[in-house]
Parts: sequence; C-alpha cells; structure tokens
Amino acid sequence: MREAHSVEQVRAAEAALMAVLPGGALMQRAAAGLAATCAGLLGRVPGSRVVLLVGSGDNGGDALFAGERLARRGSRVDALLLAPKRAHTAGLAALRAAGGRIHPADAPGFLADAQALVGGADLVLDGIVGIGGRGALRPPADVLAAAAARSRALVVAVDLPSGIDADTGAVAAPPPGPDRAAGPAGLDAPGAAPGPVAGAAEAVEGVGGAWHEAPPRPAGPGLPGAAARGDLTAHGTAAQAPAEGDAHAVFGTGMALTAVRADVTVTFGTYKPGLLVDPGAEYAGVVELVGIGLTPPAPVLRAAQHADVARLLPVPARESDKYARGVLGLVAGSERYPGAAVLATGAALRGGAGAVRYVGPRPVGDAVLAAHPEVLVGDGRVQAYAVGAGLDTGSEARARLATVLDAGVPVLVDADGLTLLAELGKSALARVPGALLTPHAGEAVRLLAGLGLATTRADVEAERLATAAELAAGYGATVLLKGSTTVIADPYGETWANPTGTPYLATAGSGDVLTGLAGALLATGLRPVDAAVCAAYLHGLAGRLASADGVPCAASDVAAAAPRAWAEVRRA
Ligand SMILES: NC(=O)C1=CN([C@@H]2O[C@H](COP(=O)(O)OP(=O)(O)OC[C@H]3O[C@@H](n4cnc5c(N)ncnc54)[C@H](O)[C@@H]3O)[C@@H](O)[C@H]2O)[C@@H](O)CC1
Ligand SMILES: Nc1ncnc2c1ncn2[C@@H]1O[C@H](COP(=O)(O)OP(=O)(O)O)[C@@H](O)[C@H]1O
Ligand SMILES: [K+]
Repeated sequence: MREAHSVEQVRAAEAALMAVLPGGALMQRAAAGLAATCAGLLGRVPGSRVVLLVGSGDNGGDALFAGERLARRGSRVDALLLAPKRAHTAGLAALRAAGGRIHPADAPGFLADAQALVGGADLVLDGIVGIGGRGALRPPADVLAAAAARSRALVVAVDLPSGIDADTGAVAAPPPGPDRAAGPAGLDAPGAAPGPVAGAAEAVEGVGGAWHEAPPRPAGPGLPGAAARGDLTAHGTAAQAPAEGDAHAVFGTGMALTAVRADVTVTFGTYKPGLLVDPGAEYAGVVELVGIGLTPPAPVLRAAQHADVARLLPVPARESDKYARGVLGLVAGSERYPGAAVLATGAALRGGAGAVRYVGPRPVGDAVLAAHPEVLVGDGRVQAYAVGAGLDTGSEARARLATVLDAGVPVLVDADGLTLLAELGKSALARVPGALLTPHAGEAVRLLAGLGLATTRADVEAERLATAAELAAGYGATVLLKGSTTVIADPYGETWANPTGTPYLATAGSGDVLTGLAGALLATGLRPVDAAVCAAYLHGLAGRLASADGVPCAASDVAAAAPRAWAEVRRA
C-alpha cells in the first residue's frame, strides 16, 4: 500500500526528526537518494549533462546537494538559480566546490543561456519548489519548465513536480494577462509575488497570449528512459506530452507551463496526496519514494497495490453455497436503456458473488437472460443491491429505488439512481446499512446540489479528494468518485486514490461495468469502502488488459477482462 501524508503532517514529522538529528542530515539523506536515482536514470554518469532548476527553498537545496554528488561522479552540472539571493547557501557552496557552474537569474542573458542549457541537457532536476509551493510557477520558472518539456532531457522532479498542489494534485491555471513572459530578474524580482505577473520578455520570442499546446516531448535516445523503470510504481508513464485539450498548462507558443511535467518524481519520506491524484499524478510521471526516516501518523490518503486488493478479495469457503457467497440484486436498465443492465450483469457475474438477481422490466430481463443465462430474474432475497445504471428517472424508477433503500441490505447507488437520490436528499439513505455512491463528476455536482452546495464539474475535477470527502460526510455514505483518477472516501474519513486505469476506460458503459463489479463485491460482504477500492482497482486493471497495445476496447471487453485482472492481482 502506498500512503500519502499532507504537507502539515510531513512538516510535523520532519520537525520531530530534525530535533534529534544533526543539522542538515535530512537534506543529505534526501539528496543521496535523489542523486542515486538520477545516476541510475543516466546510466553513465561521467560526461553527462545535468541542469538544476533551483528555487528559493529547501527543495532547491536538495537539488544543489544532489548536483554536488553527480558532479563529484563526473557529470557536468549547471545550476540555474531562479532566486539568486535566496538560494540555499550551503548547497551552493557544496556544488561550487564540486566544480558545478552557477547561473544566477539576474545575470545578463540568463534566460537565453538557461534555455540553451536545458535544451542540451541529459537530465533536468526540478528543484524549483516542493511542499512549500503555492500556485502556478512564476517567471522565469514557467518558461524553463516549458523548455524542459520540449527538451530531450529526462525531467526528474525533486519531492514533487513544481507547480502542483502537494495536498490536492491541483495544477493552477496561469494568472490572467497576455504578457506572461519571464522577467530577467527571476524569483527575487519585485514582480515575483503570486498572482498576475507582467514582465518584459528577455530572449522569449513569440509570446502572444494565444493558447497553444506545448510540443510533444521527444524520447531521449541513448538514455535509459523512465519507461524502462516500471519497477518504481504501477502508476504513471514516461516522457509525457501535455494531454490533448490540456487547459491548465501552456501559454504563449508553448513557451511557459504552470507546472513542471516530470518523467520521474523522487519523493521524500512519504507520498504526497498530489502525487496520487490527477492532474498532479499525471505531471509526476513515475514516482519513487526515498526513505529519510520519517515516522508520520495515519495517512490522509492511501493507494492500494496488488497485494492489498488480493487480501480483500473474497474466496469461497470449502462448503460455501451460492447463497453463502452472496447474492447481488441488480436494479438497472429500462426499456430506454436496456444495455446498462446487460453490461452491469456481465460484470457482476465476474465479481465474486454466488448469484446475480436481475430486478426490472420484463423486456430488459429477457435481454439480460439472453446475454447471461446464469442470471436469476425477478424479486427474491439478496445480500446487497446495486441500483441506478440505465434506470431512468420516471415513476417506476422512483418506486424501485424506494424499495431497495428500504430493504435493510447494503446498497450501491449509481447513475440515474444518483439523480433521484440528489432530489430525495440524504435522509433517503437513513435505513441503508452501508451505502456506496459511485458518481462521475457531473453526478457529484447533482449530489452536492442535493446538500445545498452549488459547484461545477470543473471544480469537482480540480478538487476530487475534497469533493469525495464532502459527499461522504454529507450523505453518510461511502463515495467512489469516478474520473481519470478515481477517488474513494468513506464517512469516517478513510480516503483512497485508485492507481490503476487507462483513458480507454472513457467509453460508454464502462461505469455500468464498475457498478456490477462493486455491487457483487458488496454482496459478498465486503465493507463498502473495501468493495469500492477492490472494484475500482480491478476495473482499472481490466481496462488496461482490454486495451493492451493501445487497442480501444468496448465496455463489454472490460467486463470480459475482469477475470484476468482478478488473476493478476491474485498472483501477487
Ligand atoms: N524540511 C525537511 O526536513 C526536509 C525538506 N526537504 C525539502 O524541502 C522542501 C520544502 O522546502 P521549503 O519549506 O523551503 O519550501 P520549498 O523549497 O518547497 O519552497 C519555498 C519557496 O518557494 C517559493 N515559492 C512558492 N511558490 C512558488 C511558485 N509558485 N513559484 C516560484 N516560487 C515559489 C517561496 O517563496 C519559498 O521561498 C521539500 O519539498 C523537500 O524537497 C528535504 O530536504 C528533506 C528534508
Ligand atoms: N480519462 C480517464 N482515465 C481513466 N479512467 C477514466 C477516464 N475517463 C473515465 N474513466 C473511467 O471510466 C468509467 C466511466 O464511467 P461513467 O462516467 O459512469 O460512464 P458510463 O456512464 O458511460 O458508464 C469510470 O470508471 C471512470 O473512472
Ligand atoms: K520540485
């Protein structure tokens, strides 16, 4: 399991450790781990060209000390001091002593030189800001972040990619104003306060205020790319280019970025939530954890790995019968949307329950039976219900939902069921012993409205963890918020980020498959939060298996791949 701690928790744990260690010891531990990872990525250290982006805090100090270690092993190291007056003094001295070259942002011609150095580097270390960062990157860091993204260099973020919010994974939009080019004096300059920055461009051409995508990052030939280091984590990809339609990143002619896009992030002591939740998770690339001896308290966020899911998945006892394994009642589909019932049933049959009982309109039941002859059709005893996929919102749907919420068993509510629930309000769940709500961002907006809170899809997507926690507390239910990172929150404060998945899951009906899997797991007796964690994980893995080699898949392919996902998890 990967555990993430808030900035506040990390600061407290660091303070406790620093009180009993000699000064600078923690930073040396961090720098040693960082340098070792960089050396591994470079393959051959002597003669390699390493550029350090150095900000004003200890994050820059880590970069400088790691640079010192690489310089001593034969790298040519150039440190770009974005805040020359406030750069880490001891780190600077150490790098100088090891033969590193220092380039302060207030030197004439800095930006042109800096861009050329970044363009020619094998590896760029992002030590602009770490957990002390606030808001979007400021000039000239934003311009150098874009130069790094364009270059062939591997970009390694120190602790976290500069510009992402450590606690949420949010990436700030650029401040308004067409003239967002770097001022020559760097982060020490008077204009370096957060917020809109207007500055004259030095050596920055073509900054016109029009929004463009940054060019894709070419892979660095001759370098062992991050893709070869799939051992680091299950999440993230190497050499990422800004995604299609990436609204929060690029301005000018690909000249500036609000956050660094890293191939690899070396994080210290513990994961930060922003490394596990998009968009931050995407910016972080492959994340490697370097231990520095912290003993933080209970995490604010967890991400399961194969073994965690394997431990939770139900295994039938020797003398189990189908009822003992659990029966799921599936209240889904309508004459308008029969497919949702067929898809959810197909997945539910692969979710570990002993039986799936379909409850709904006769013609839909016939379609479900035709596709899945193992299904029971009609009312009967069940251990959990899943309600809502393709249900419609008419009077018949309302009556079915009311019956299910009154049945005294755990209930998963999805899709149209959530629309109805938002109208009914949280009191509708009063008699449900364990509710699991599975909204996407649009449904989350409706559910929040049901609590009297107005918000937008974009806000939900920018604040996934807070939204899931708010809904969980408001409805007294476990909430699985779907999206590029699916997050799960239970009403007692337990929060998870799902590390599996692929954008190929953004296909019609894939949510119905998730409903089937999660509903079946709920029927086997798992706690709602465990059912949600396992279902999201299996669903994401099944999506990857079904779309292997970049071949698009249909939602039914995802359901069909669920047994292989299950097997892969079990093998761990
Ligand atoms: N505290 C510790 O014991 C350890 C801390 N370590 C490192 O120290 C980092 C935290 O250091 P700090 O607390 O000094 O803070 P940071 O180095 O993360 O950043 C603080 C500085 O960045 C500036 N800044 C904030 N937002 C900015 C933005 N958007 N654009 C440009 N500049 C911005 C601030 O003005 C401030 O000077 C960690 O992330 C980690 O890398 C490691 O050395 C391990 C030990
Ligand atoms: N960009 C993405 N990356 C990864 N997973 C995604 C992405 N977009 C959607 N998904 C996943 O696909 C599923 C879509 O579910 P949903 O929105 O309910 O679709 P539908 O209503 O068509 O079934 C969810 O599990 C969601 O997490
Ligand atoms: K950083």
